[in-house]
Amino acid sequence: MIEATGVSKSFGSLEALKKASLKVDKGSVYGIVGSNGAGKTTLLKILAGIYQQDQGEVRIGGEGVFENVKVKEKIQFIPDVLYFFAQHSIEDMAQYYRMIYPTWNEERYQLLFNVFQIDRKKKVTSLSKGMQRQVAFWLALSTMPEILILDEPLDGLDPVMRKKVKKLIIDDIVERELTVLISSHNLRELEDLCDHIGILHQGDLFLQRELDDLKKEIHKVQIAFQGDLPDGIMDQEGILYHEKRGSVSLFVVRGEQQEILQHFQQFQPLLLDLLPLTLDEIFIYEMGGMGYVVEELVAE
Ligand SMILES: Nc1ncnc2c1ncn2[C@@H]1O[C@H](COP(=O)(O)OP(=O)(O)OP(=O)(O)O)[C@@H](O)[C@H]1O
Repeated sequence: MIEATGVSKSFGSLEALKKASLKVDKGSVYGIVGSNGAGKTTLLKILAGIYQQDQGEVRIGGEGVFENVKVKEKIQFIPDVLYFFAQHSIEDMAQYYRMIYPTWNEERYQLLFNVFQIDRKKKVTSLSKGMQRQVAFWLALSTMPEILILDEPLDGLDPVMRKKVKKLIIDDIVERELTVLISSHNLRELEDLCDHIGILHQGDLFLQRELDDLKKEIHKVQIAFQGDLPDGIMDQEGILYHEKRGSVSLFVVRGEQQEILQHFQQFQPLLLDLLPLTLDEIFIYEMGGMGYVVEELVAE
Protein backbone atom coordinates (compact mmCIF):
# COMPACT_ATOMS: atom_id res chain seq x y z
CA MET A 1 0.00 0.00 0.00
CA ILE A 2 2.72 2.49 1.05
CA GLU A 3 6.24 2.14 -0.24
CA ALA A 4 9.06 4.60 0.39
CA THR A 5 12.50 4.01 -1.08
CA GLY A 6 15.65 5.94 -0.20
CA VAL A 7 13.75 9.03 0.93
CA SER A 8 15.88 11.98 2.07
CA LYS A 9 14.98 15.50 3.13
CA SER A 10 17.14 18.41 4.29
CA PHE A 11 16.24 21.75 5.79
CA GLY A 12 19.18 24.00 4.84
CA SER A 13 22.27 22.13 5.98
CA LEU A 14 20.32 19.85 8.32
CA GLU A 15 19.67 16.36 6.98
CA ALA A 16 16.35 15.61 8.70
CA LEU A 17 15.82 12.28 6.91
CA LYS A 18 18.54 10.08 5.42
CA LYS A 19 17.58 7.51 2.77
CA ALA A 20 14.61 6.09 4.65
CA SER A 21 12.86 3.09 3.10
CA LEU A 22 9.75 1.42 4.39
CA LYS A 23 6.82 -0.67 3.27
CA VAL A 24 3.41 -0.74 4.90
CA ASP A 25 0.84 -3.31 3.79
CA LYS A 26 -2.88 -2.59 3.54
CA GLY A 27 -4.62 -3.05 6.89
CA SER A 28 -1.34 -2.87 8.77
CA VAL A 29 -0.38 -0.47 11.58
CA TYR A 30 3.18 0.86 11.41
CA GLY A 31 4.53 2.73 14.43
CA ILE A 32 7.40 5.18 14.14
CA VAL A 33 9.35 5.87 17.30
CA GLY A 34 12.46 7.94 17.84
CA SER A 35 14.25 10.56 19.86
CA ASN A 36 13.16 14.21 19.73
CA GLY A 37 14.10 15.74 16.41
CA ALA A 38 14.73 12.29 14.89
CA GLY A 39 12.71 13.11 11.76
CA LYS A 40 9.37 11.42 12.53
CA THR A 41 7.16 14.37 11.59
CA THR A 42 9.27 15.01 8.49
CA LEU A 43 8.82 11.39 7.37
CA LEU A 44 5.07 11.44 8.05
CA LYS A 45 4.63 14.72 6.17
CA ILE A 46 6.47 13.29 3.16
CA LEU A 47 4.31 10.14 3.23
CA ALA A 48 1.19 12.32 3.49
CA GLY A 49 2.32 14.35 0.45
CA ILE A 50 2.69 17.58 2.46
CA TYR A 51 6.47 17.83 2.02
CA GLN A 52 8.29 16.83 -1.11
CA GLN A 53 11.34 14.66 -0.54
CA ASP A 54 14.69 15.83 -1.97
CA GLN A 55 15.59 12.29 -3.02
CA GLY A 56 13.95 8.90 -3.21
CA GLU A 57 10.47 7.77 -4.06
CA VAL A 58 7.13 7.49 -2.27
CA ARG A 59 4.41 5.33 -3.80
CA ILE A 60 0.92 4.88 -2.46
CA GLY A 61 -1.04 2.21 -4.30
CA GLY A 62 1.66 2.47 -6.96
CA GLU A 63 1.33 6.26 -7.47
CA GLY A 64 3.33 9.26 -6.31
CA VAL A 65 1.66 11.27 -3.56
CA PHE A 66 3.06 14.82 -3.70
CA GLU A 67 0.60 17.10 -5.51
CA ASN A 68 -1.49 14.05 -6.46
CA VAL A 69 -5.04 15.01 -5.44
CA LYS A 70 -6.53 11.58 -6.23
CA VAL A 71 -4.09 9.84 -3.88
CA LYS A 72 -4.32 12.52 -1.20
CA GLU A 73 -8.11 12.16 -1.07
CA LYS A 74 -7.57 8.68 0.39
CA ILE A 75 -5.26 9.92 3.15
CA GLN A 76 -6.06 11.66 6.40
CA PHE A 77 -3.18 13.23 8.29
CA ILE A 78 -3.72 14.38 11.86
CA PRO A 79 -0.69 16.52 12.78
CA ASP A 80 0.76 17.04 16.25
CA VAL A 81 -0.20 20.72 16.05
CA LEU A 82 -3.76 21.02 14.78
CA TYR A 83 -4.98 23.70 12.43
CA PHE A 84 -8.59 24.80 11.95
CA PHE A 85 -9.89 27.85 10.10
CA ALA A 86 -10.57 30.75 12.48
CA GLN A 87 -14.29 31.45 13.06
CA HIS A 88 -15.29 28.04 11.66
CA SER A 89 -17.70 25.88 13.64
CA ILE A 90 -17.49 22.08 13.56
CA GLU A 91 -20.37 22.11 11.08
CA ASP A 92 -18.54 24.68 8.86
CA MET A 93 -15.46 22.44 8.91
CA ALA A 94 -17.65 19.45 8.03
CA GLN A 95 -19.09 21.42 5.10
CA TYR A 96 -15.55 22.13 3.90
CA TYR A 97 -14.66 18.42 4.16
CA ARG A 98 -17.88 17.50 2.29
CA MET A 99 -16.69 19.60 -0.66
CA ILE A 100 -13.11 18.31 -0.62
CA TYR A 101 -13.54 14.58 0.01
CA PRO A 102 -15.75 12.57 -2.39
CA THR A 103 -15.69 9.70 0.12
CA TRP A 104 -17.27 11.83 2.91
CA ASN A 105 -19.80 9.66 4.75
CA GLU A 106 -22.64 11.76 6.17
CA GLU A 107 -24.17 8.89 8.10
CA ARG A 108 -20.89 8.22 9.85
CA TYR A 109 -20.43 11.90 10.65
CA GLN A 110 -23.87 11.94 12.28
CA LEU A 111 -23.23 8.66 14.13
CA LEU A 112 -19.88 9.81 15.48
CA PHE A 113 -21.69 12.65 17.23
CA ASN A 114 -22.78 9.98 19.72
CA VAL A 115 -19.11 9.31 20.47
CA PHE A 116 -17.80 12.88 20.64
CA GLN A 117 -20.97 14.74 21.70
CA ILE A 118 -19.63 18.22 21.05
CA ASP A 119 -22.06 20.93 19.94
CA ARG A 120 -21.53 21.24 16.17
CA LYS A 121 -22.29 24.97 16.22
CA LYS A 122 -19.26 25.68 18.43
CA LYS A 123 -16.24 27.39 16.88
CA VAL A 124 -13.47 24.78 16.77
CA THR A 125 -10.78 27.21 17.94
CA SER A 126 -12.87 28.00 21.06
CA LEU A 127 -12.71 24.35 22.16
CA SER A 128 -10.14 22.90 24.54
CA LYS A 129 -7.01 21.25 23.12
CA GLY A 130 -8.37 17.75 23.74
CA MET A 131 -11.77 18.62 22.26
CA GLN A 132 -10.08 20.01 19.13
CA ARG A 133 -8.27 16.70 18.79
CA GLN A 134 -11.60 14.89 19.08
CA VAL A 135 -12.94 17.08 16.25
CA ALA A 136 -9.88 16.22 14.14
CA PHE A 137 -10.65 12.49 14.55
CA TRP A 138 -14.37 13.06 13.99
CA LEU A 139 -13.78 14.81 10.66
CA ALA A 140 -10.95 12.50 9.56
CA LEU A 141 -12.89 9.30 10.22
CA SER A 142 -15.99 10.71 8.48
CA THR A 143 -14.03 10.80 5.20
CA MET A 144 -13.59 6.99 5.40
CA PRO A 145 -9.85 7.24 4.69
CA GLU A 146 -7.84 4.35 3.28
CA ILE A 147 -4.76 5.62 5.11
CA LEU A 148 -4.62 7.39 8.44
CA ILE A 149 -1.36 9.15 9.29
CA LEU A 150 -1.17 10.21 12.91
CA ASP A 151 1.51 12.35 14.55
CA GLU A 152 1.35 12.10 18.36
CA PRO A 153 -2.36 11.36 17.94
CA LEU A 154 -3.75 10.75 21.40
CA ASP A 155 -1.92 13.56 23.17
CA GLY A 156 -4.36 15.61 25.20
CA LEU A 157 -7.23 13.11 25.06
CA ASP A 158 -8.56 11.93 28.41
CA PRO A 159 -8.26 8.18 29.17
CA VAL A 160 -11.90 7.40 28.27
CA MET A 161 -11.67 9.28 24.97
CA ARG A 162 -8.29 7.63 24.21
CA LYS A 163 -9.99 4.24 24.52
CA LYS A 164 -12.92 5.29 22.37
CA VAL A 165 -10.70 6.70 19.61
CA LYS A 166 -8.44 3.63 19.69
CA LYS A 167 -11.51 1.42 19.35
CA LEU A 168 -12.75 3.44 16.36
CA ILE A 169 -9.36 3.04 14.66
CA ILE A 170 -9.14 -0.69 15.43
CA ASP A 171 -12.70 -1.26 14.15
CA ASP A 172 -11.77 0.47 10.88
CA ILE A 173 -8.64 -1.67 10.55
CA VAL A 174 -10.66 -4.85 11.07
CA GLU A 175 -13.75 -3.89 9.06
CA ARG A 176 -12.29 -1.99 6.10
CA GLU A 177 -8.55 -2.68 6.20
CA LEU A 178 -7.61 0.86 7.14
CA THR A 179 -3.82 1.33 6.96
CA VAL A 180 -2.32 3.36 9.80
CA LEU A 181 1.02 5.10 10.24
CA ILE A 182 1.51 6.46 13.68
CA SER A 183 4.28 8.28 15.48
CA SER A 184 4.24 8.54 19.23
CA HIS A 185 6.43 8.79 22.30
CA ASN A 186 3.82 6.77 24.16
CA LEU A 187 5.26 3.35 23.45
CA ARG A 188 2.75 1.57 25.68
CA GLU A 189 0.04 2.86 23.39
CA LEU A 190 1.93 1.88 20.24
CA GLU A 191 2.38 -1.60 21.66
CA ASP A 192 -1.43 -1.99 21.72
CA LEU A 193 -1.94 -0.74 18.18
CA CYS A 194 1.03 -1.58 15.97
CA ASP A 195 2.08 -4.72 14.16
CA HIS A 196 5.29 -3.15 12.77
CA ILE A 197 7.73 -0.74 14.38
CA GLY A 198 10.41 1.49 12.86
CA ILE A 199 12.97 3.28 15.03
CA LEU A 200 14.40 6.58 13.78
CA HIS A 201 17.47 8.30 15.17
CA GLN A 202 19.00 11.44 13.68
CA GLY A 203 17.18 10.92 10.39
CA ASP A 204 18.21 7.27 10.11
CA LEU A 205 15.44 4.65 10.12
CA PHE A 206 17.90 2.13 11.52
CA LEU A 207 15.58 -0.64 12.67
CA GLN A 208 12.29 -1.99 11.30
CA ARG A 209 10.63 -5.16 12.47
CA GLU A 210 7.37 -6.89 13.13
CA LEU A 211 6.61 -6.08 16.76
CA ASP A 212 6.32 -9.78 17.68
CA ASP A 213 9.73 -10.55 16.16
CA LEU A 214 11.27 -7.58 17.91
CA LYS A 215 10.02 -8.94 21.22
CA LYS A 216 11.27 -12.45 20.50
CA GLU A 217 14.78 -11.21 19.72
CA ILE A 218 15.63 -9.52 23.00
CA HIS A 219 15.23 -10.76 26.58
CA LYS A 220 15.70 -9.62 30.13
CA VAL A 221 17.40 -12.14 32.45
CA GLN A 222 17.15 -11.82 36.20
CA ILE A 223 19.65 -14.07 37.91
CA ALA A 224 20.94 -14.48 41.48
CA PHE A 225 24.04 -16.15 42.90
CA GLN A 226 25.47 -16.54 46.34
CA GLY A 227 28.56 -14.36 46.18
CA ASP A 228 30.16 -12.98 43.02
CA LEU A 229 29.10 -13.59 39.44
CA PRO A 230 30.75 -16.77 38.16
CA ASP A 231 33.62 -16.50 35.65
CA GLY A 232 32.49 -16.93 32.08
CA ILE A 233 28.97 -15.58 32.60
CA MET A 234 29.73 -12.62 30.35
CA ASP A 235 30.87 -14.91 27.53
CA GLN A 236 27.38 -15.15 26.02
CA GLU A 237 27.10 -13.29 22.73
CA GLY A 238 24.54 -10.49 22.51
CA ILE A 239 24.71 -9.11 26.06
CA LEU A 240 23.55 -5.53 25.61
CA TYR A 241 23.43 -4.50 29.24
CA HIS A 242 24.37 -5.76 32.68
CA GLU A 243 23.64 -4.42 36.11
CA LYS A 244 24.16 -5.91 39.60
CA ARG A 245 21.86 -5.01 42.49
CA GLY A 246 22.97 -6.88 45.62
CA SER A 247 22.83 -10.59 44.88
CA VAL A 248 20.53 -10.15 41.86
CA SER A 249 21.92 -9.33 38.44
CA LEU A 250 20.05 -8.12 35.43
CA PHE A 251 21.15 -8.87 31.89
CA VAL A 252 19.57 -7.69 28.66
CA VAL A 253 20.51 -10.14 25.95
CA ARG A 254 19.77 -10.32 22.26
CA GLY A 255 19.38 -13.83 20.93
CA GLU A 256 17.40 -17.03 20.92
CA GLN A 257 15.52 -17.73 24.17
CA GLN A 258 16.59 -21.38 24.59
CA GLU A 259 20.24 -20.64 23.94
CA ILE A 260 20.25 -17.78 26.46
CA LEU A 261 18.58 -19.98 29.11
CA GLN A 262 21.11 -22.77 28.55
CA HIS A 263 24.02 -20.38 28.96
CA PHE A 264 22.83 -19.00 32.29
CA GLN A 265 21.59 -22.35 33.66
CA GLN A 266 25.07 -23.90 33.39
CA PHE A 267 26.20 -21.64 36.28
CA GLN A 268 23.52 -23.13 38.58
CA PRO A 269 22.03 -19.87 39.84
CA LEU A 270 19.82 -19.58 42.93
CA LEU A 271 17.23 -17.81 40.78
CA LEU A 272 16.80 -17.47 37.04
CA ASP A 273 13.97 -15.66 35.29
CA LEU A 274 13.67 -14.86 31.61
CA LEU A 275 11.32 -11.93 31.01
CA PRO A 276 10.08 -10.22 27.86
CA LEU A 277 10.93 -6.56 27.36
CA THR A 278 8.33 -3.88 26.90
CA LEU A 279 8.57 -1.74 23.77
CA ASP A 280 9.79 1.06 26.04
CA GLU A 281 12.74 -1.05 27.16
CA ILE A 282 13.50 -2.29 23.63
CA PHE A 283 13.55 1.33 22.47
CA ILE A 284 15.94 2.31 25.26
CA TYR A 285 18.36 -0.53 24.41
CA GLU A 286 18.23 -0.04 20.67
CA MET A 287 18.82 3.67 21.16
CA GLY A 288 21.66 2.74 23.54
CA GLY A 289 23.25 0.94 20.61
CA MET A 290 23.01 4.21 18.66
CA GLY A 291 24.90 6.13 21.34
CA TYR A 292 22.04 7.16 23.61
CA VAL A 293 22.79 6.87 27.36
CA VAL A 294 21.16 3.75 28.78
CA GLU A 295 22.51 3.39 32.32
CA GLU A 296 19.96 3.11 35.11
CA LEU A 297 16.99 3.48 32.79
CA VAL A 298 15.84 -0.08 33.03
CA ALA A 299 12.50 -0.77 34.66
CA GLU A 300 12.34 -3.45 37.35
N1 LIG B 1 10.25 23.30 8.52
C1 LIG B 1 11.46 23.06 9.05
N2 LIG B 1 12.48 23.94 8.87
C2 LIG B 1 13.72 23.72 9.39
N3 LIG B 1 14.04 22.63 10.12
C3 LIG B 1 13.07 21.73 10.34
C4 LIG B 1 11.73 21.90 9.83
N4 LIG B 1 10.99 20.84 10.20
C5 LIG B 1 11.82 20.04 10.92
N5 LIG B 1 13.05 20.57 11.01
C6 LIG B 1 14.21 19.97 11.68
O1 LIG B 1 14.33 18.63 11.23
C7 LIG B 1 14.65 17.76 12.29
C8 LIG B 1 13.58 16.68 12.40
O2 LIG B 1 12.38 17.31 12.86
P1 LIG B 1 11.04 16.49 13.06
O3 LIG B 1 9.99 17.47 13.44
O4 LIG B 1 10.80 15.65 11.86
O5 LIG B 1 11.42 15.56 14.30
P2 LIG B 1 10.51 14.62 15.23
O6 LIG B 1 11.15 13.28 15.23
O7 LIG B 1 9.10 14.69 14.78
O8 LIG B 1 10.71 15.32 16.65
P3 LIG B 1 9.80 15.36 17.98
O9 LIG B 1 9.75 13.98 18.55
O10 LIG B 1 10.59 16.29 18.86
O11 LIG B 1 8.46 15.91 17.57
C9 LIG B 1 14.78 18.62 13.54
O12 LIG B 1 16.14 18.90 13.75
C10 LIG B 1 14.01 19.89 13.19
O13 LIG B 1 14.56 21.00 13.84
